[in-house]
Amino acid sequence: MASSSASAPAGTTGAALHRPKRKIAVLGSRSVGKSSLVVRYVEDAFVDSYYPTIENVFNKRVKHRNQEYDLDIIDTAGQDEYSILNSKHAIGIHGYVLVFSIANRNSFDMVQTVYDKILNYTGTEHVPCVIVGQKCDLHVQRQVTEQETAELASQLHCAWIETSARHNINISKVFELMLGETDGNTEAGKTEPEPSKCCVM
Ligand SMILES: Nc1nc2c(ncn2[C@@H]2O[C@H](COP(=O)(O)OP(=O)(O)OP(=O)(O)O)[C@@H](O)[C@H]2O)c(=O)[nH]1
Repeated sequence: MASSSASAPAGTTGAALHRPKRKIAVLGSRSVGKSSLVVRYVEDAFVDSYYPTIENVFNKRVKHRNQEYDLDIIDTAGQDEYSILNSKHAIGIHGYVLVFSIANRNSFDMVQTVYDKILNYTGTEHVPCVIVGQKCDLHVQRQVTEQETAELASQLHCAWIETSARHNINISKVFELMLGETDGNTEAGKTEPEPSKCCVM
């Protein structure tokens, strides 16, 4: 009798075949620490110098609630209110990490702007998101309170957390929350959450 993995491609185990892929886009204003967050998570490193990102995709295999996932994490160039959402960051994405710096009020305001752009682009009423208040080590320069972040998260029906890539605070929790949000997006009777699609107007 043929084994259940007989038709698997060479080098692919049954476990790998059942490992869901999740595409996560990391969005937010310039210099809020998006790359630092991702690099800390994937490579456990921190770089003090600032190199503006064009785009980078990182891969990481993680275990969440006894299930292994292959994460594709898309680190994007910083956005402002005039940026047009790139289709690569809006289509086929399972969840969004929306990053601001707790030391920069404008970057907090951008979270709502970016969220609205995603909804506009995808034509949906909700997308799975985690709002991240980065650079929480900068206590003295704080411009956004935890209370304000909690209120925004409650309005957008998403999770939130404060992190420091510099001091490695709460970094892996961001992606645990993200997987919690994408799992929450799975409709009853479906095994896979729907990634975002483009809305043709
Ligand atoms: N104090 C502090 N500084 C940080 C932290 N994370 C990043 N930085 C610094 O903030 C600057 C910008 O970090 P990046 O990770 O490049 O920011 P980005 O959001 O990817 O920037 P763009 O590519 O322009 O969108 C760098 O100088 C980092 O060293 C943090 O947790 N705490």
